[in-house]
Amino acid sequence: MLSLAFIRENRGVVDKAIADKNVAVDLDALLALDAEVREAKTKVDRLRAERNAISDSFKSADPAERPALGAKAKAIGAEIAEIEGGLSEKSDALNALLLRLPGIPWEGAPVGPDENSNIVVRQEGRVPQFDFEPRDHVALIEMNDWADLGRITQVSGSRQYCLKGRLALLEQALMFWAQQRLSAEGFTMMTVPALARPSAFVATGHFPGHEEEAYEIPKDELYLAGTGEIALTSLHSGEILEAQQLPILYAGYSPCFRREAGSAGRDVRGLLRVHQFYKLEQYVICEDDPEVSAGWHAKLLANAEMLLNDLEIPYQVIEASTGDMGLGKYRMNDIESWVPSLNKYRETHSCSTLHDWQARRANLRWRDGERKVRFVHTLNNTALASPRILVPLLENHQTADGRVRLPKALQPLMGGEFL
Ligand SMILES: Nc1ncnc2c1ncn2[C@@H]1O[C@H](COS(=O)(=O)NC(=O)[C@@H](N)CO)[C@@H](O)[C@H]1O
Repeated sequence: MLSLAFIRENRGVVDKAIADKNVAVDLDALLALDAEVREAKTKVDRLRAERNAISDSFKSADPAERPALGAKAKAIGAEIAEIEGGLSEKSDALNALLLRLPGIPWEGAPVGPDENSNIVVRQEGRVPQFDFEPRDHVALIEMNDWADLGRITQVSGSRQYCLKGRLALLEQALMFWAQQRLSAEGFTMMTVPALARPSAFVATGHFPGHEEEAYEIPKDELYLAGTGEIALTSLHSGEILEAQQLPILYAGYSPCFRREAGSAGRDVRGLLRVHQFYKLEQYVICEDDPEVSAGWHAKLLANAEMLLNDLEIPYQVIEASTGDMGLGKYRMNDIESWVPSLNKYRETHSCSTLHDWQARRANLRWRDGERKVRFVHTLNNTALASPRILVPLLENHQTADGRVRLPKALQPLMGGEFL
């Protein structure tokens, strides 16, 4: 969310962001509503002052004039009530439009309507050259009985799975290993709920707009979150954080639920795109200094690269375009991991800085050194999301006979060289 003051003073910048992020928001209507609301508030203030002046003069007035004064005060009260009646409706309409406004993207973001304008920043690790026909992760799983990808669908529907045996253990070991690594980087480990109120989805920017992607629990007015970011963004809503509390660094572990409503037919085979998965989320709340949050953006990205390097998974870093980064983002870098069976890189991590766009929606504030209360900056990045990360992990480290050689970092955890 942008402040009205910023919008009024930077109309051109906001127009450009609307165009570059490929969103449809009627800024003229928003500003017209803003003017109406401000005019109505000014009028109510003036009327209130007038009525106060009358009630002040009432005591010293000539008794004969009091009825007229009383009637005038009453009439003013009625006029105030009428204006305020319309005012709440106009304010709601104005707020609904404000929630649709994009955050201003950083000047280095490639301008374009979608992921086709994304840029590959750099590639890391060596893509494996197999001297045999590599298997895809489903074949490896079936050979080793590492999951149920079939029977479970009669229980839970499509895009569901049960990990089994050593692969189920590997997922737990992976998450624990990543949690320990992030703790060593100063992040506080948190388990966070997936159940959340609609207001938490508004705070992150998932609502309005992406309601279709979330499972709804109507009896309880709750939704299931698709990322731990949702609970973590609203955890401190309404608080005024002290400077010494910042930066807040969370490693949030949660189950994630996504309807994948718009993904029919995509990635239907295996573990790349499922309805329920587990993610360790890196989350940062820091002071609203662009240089400070840019530093945390780089750190969040480096943490994810550190994990991928230790998992010996080749990857590339992507600079997201204005159209692909999403409504509230200032900057987004995705990391795509190499998937041999697809002969391409596929997204496994997404690192975002949102400046104060979420903070304004979540009412997340802090008190600076001069005791001034300001909105914070928020950032998030995937640390690990499973089972998607298992796809490049299994496929890149497979052997000709269908085994999987574990990266050195995981061998102690899994008690051997092979899965
Ligand atoms: N349907 C899905 N199935 C499996 N993994 C998924 C699915 N949707 C997302 N993921 C994983 O979760 C990661 C983060 O998802 S994201 O929407 O891109 N970004 C976020 O959720 C941010 N909060 C950063 O984690 C993705 O990069 C991917 O690895």
